[in-house]
Amino acid sequence: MKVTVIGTGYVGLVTGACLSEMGNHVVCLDVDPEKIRILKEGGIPIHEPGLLEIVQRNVAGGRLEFTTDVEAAVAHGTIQFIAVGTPPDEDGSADLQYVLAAARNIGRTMTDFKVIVDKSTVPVGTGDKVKAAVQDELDRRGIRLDFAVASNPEFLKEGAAVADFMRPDRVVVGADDERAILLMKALYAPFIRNHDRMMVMDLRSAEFTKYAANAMLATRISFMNELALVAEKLGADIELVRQGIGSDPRIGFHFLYAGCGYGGSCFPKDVKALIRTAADAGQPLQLLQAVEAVNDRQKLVLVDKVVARYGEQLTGKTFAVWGLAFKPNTDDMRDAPSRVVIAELARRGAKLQAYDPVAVPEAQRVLAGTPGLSYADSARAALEGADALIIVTEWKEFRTPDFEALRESLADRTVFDGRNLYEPKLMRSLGIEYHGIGRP
Ligand SMILES: NC(=O)c1ccc[n+]([C@@H]2O[C@H](COP(=O)([O-])OP(=O)(O)OC[C@H]3O[C@@H](n4cnc5c(N)ncnc54)[C@H](O)[C@@H]3O)[C@@H](O)[C@H]2O)c1
Ligand SMILES: O=c1ccn([C@@H]2O[C@H](COP(=O)(O)OP(=O)(O)O[C@H]3O[C@H](CO)[C@@H](O)[C@H](O)[C@H]3O)[C@@H](O)[C@H]2O)c(=O)[nH]1
Repeated sequence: MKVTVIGTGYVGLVTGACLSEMGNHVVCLDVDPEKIRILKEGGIPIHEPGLLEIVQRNVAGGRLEFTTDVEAAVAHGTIQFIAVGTPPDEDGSADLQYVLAAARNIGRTMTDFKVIVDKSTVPVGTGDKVKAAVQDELDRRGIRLDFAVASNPEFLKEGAAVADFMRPDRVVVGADDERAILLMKALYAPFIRNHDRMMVMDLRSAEFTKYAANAMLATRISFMNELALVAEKLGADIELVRQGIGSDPRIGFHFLYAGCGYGGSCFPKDVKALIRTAADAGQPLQLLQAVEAVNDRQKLVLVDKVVARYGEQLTGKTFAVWGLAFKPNTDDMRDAPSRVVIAELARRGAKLQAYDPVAVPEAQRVLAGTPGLSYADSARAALEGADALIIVTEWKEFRTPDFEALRESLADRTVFDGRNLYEPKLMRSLGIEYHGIGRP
């Protein structure tokens, strides 16, 4: 099939690459000429395991193309995916300017039937706004053309995006147009082994499903983070509690890890947006407001532990920081807990020696000007001359360090672990003072 993907961020690029891998002819459009330049030269502008190979293979096979030319891109696909950003507006609601600009571009230039598919995470009712924007452009041109609008929210996780897209738990399609539903079913057939995984529903329910999924996952994390704080007071171990409750299939093991808060480009903004949508609808979400407040607090939990150990003023102290990205296997720093931890410790006068396997260039961009912050080339180098270690992201290479070398490098032989990577008893037996999250 001929497909156009508008936006070559995480979602657009993964969508375009995976659809071309299944034999579709995909044209990806972006307004950012720098991104398109990188893609045309055979690179990708993000770090995502396995993606570069797929992009290169399909570009070479002529199934995947990149352009900044709106007219050519819109002319190409019968299916037009909108996969642009929906960042938070000042009041927390999703800013729809990019989605509606993309919709208008389609309406302004289309010459035949199109199925316009929202893949961006958008509030309930956006499908109607997209329809109206396209129709408005057609009216301005004084022409009548047939089109359908569908919702197809994306559930991929960064760092595992290719696998998530290629083997989705489910594909949600919201549409009331039979042609759109049939085309989407055909497009996704190669990705789903089991037809139960294709869920067709009305547009509003599909839009709501995406927010409900992220809100539920964020709620589980904040719930565990709050329990972890109580566990510390009671002398219980949140890791054992996690195993104890996760083994109940009604609860399950996923997304129950306590830590230094959730970050990334989705949970924080989508929780905010859903709170806003619900308030505007006259049905405030009290639970989700608490989820957000708990997470904001949790991002400071490592700082609280450092302050409890060293005092409010940290001038003269040096900390190694392992992990900057909001999670492993990505260089994404959007709403990363490391940003809060680093800003707060720097404000208190600490020197920080940070290391991340891939996110250092991105960190240099978003943390530029942070006093006392420097970057190391390796986890080991970050420890040199440090008093203590702070772990913010659970990269695999941090899981089994040379513990003796770690102890000897740190003047105070102290580790603050925001991701509960190590056994507290083991650390103590090695002579390392260890502060985890919710562990005795
Ligand atoms: N990042 C994720 O893991 C993820 C997962 C699921 C859903 N989502 C949702 O998908 C959407 C996109 O997220 P992302 O992380 O890929 O965003 P992003 O910010 O990384 O990328 C968006 C891209 O769209 C481009 N763009 C903006 N306006 C455009 C226009 N009019 N025409 C063409 N290109 C345009 C931008 O230049 C940018 O390259 C968001 O709504 C997000 O919530 C993201
Ligand atoms: O038990 C857990 C699981 C995750 N996290 C944190 O939660 C954040 C988000 O992690 P994850 O969900 O793995 O990454 P994202 O790539 O942001 O993916 C989420 O957001 C996407 C965008 O909407 C959705 O498509 C995905 O389904 C959803 O998992 C990260 O900071 C993690 O460290 C925890 O603290 N504890």
